[in-house]
Amino acid sequence: MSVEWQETFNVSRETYDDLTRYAELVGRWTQKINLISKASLQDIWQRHIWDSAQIYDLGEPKGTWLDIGSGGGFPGIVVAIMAKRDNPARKVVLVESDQRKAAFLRTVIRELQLNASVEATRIEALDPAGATVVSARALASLSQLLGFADRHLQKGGSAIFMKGAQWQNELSEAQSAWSFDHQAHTSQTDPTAAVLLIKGIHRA
Ligand SMILES: C[S@@+](CC[C@H](N)C(=O)[O-])C[C@H]1O[C@@H](n2cnc3c(N)ncnc32)[C@H](O)[C@@H]1O
Repeated sequence: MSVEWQETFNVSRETYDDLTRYAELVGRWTQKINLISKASLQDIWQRHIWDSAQIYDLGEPKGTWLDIGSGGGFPGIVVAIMAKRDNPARKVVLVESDQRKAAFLRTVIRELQLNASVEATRIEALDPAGATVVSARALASLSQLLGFADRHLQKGGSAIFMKGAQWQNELSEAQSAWSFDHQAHTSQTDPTAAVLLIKGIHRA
């Protein structure tokens, strides 16, 4: 893969090599299980890796980062790879209910020696995690995600949700059930999409 991505992410050679190795593993396993669509494999750096990397600096640098519905590891594995040298104490917990995807995530963690672990269960079954950051991409409506974040974030923690073109509608709907502070960052990979940074969640 071209070195221009290393410059886009402003990461070390070692981190870039880990991202490259991860992209290779996703490509290999996607032949067997549906980690990402085969059509998006050729765009994996833009559609998945860069899309995930853009949220890395939004989360508090301490404590547990809980990524829900991680699938093939977006954004959670990318966050763990970026933290490996930048912030080795950062722990990432990936929640994925599909056992085959969970097995893939464990393989990546082992091969790249990441400070991360997998909970192969539904998020609804997980005890409160006391996380400082909760993230999710392509999992559920914003209202549902706020319920998960409310349960699993510690006081003062942040939720980072990656939303598509309908994000403003989802925000309006969520505001009828929940009270929270938010910042909407236009996605670096899709001008119609947004990264929502949310704090102070409680029921309206
Ligand atoms: C559409 S995929 C998105 C995967 C990844 N976040 C991404 O953006 O590429 C949703 C993933 O969430 C998992 N999932 C769905 N409901 C879940 C739940 N309640 N708890 C944990 N994982 C769940 C599915 O197995 C699937 O891998």
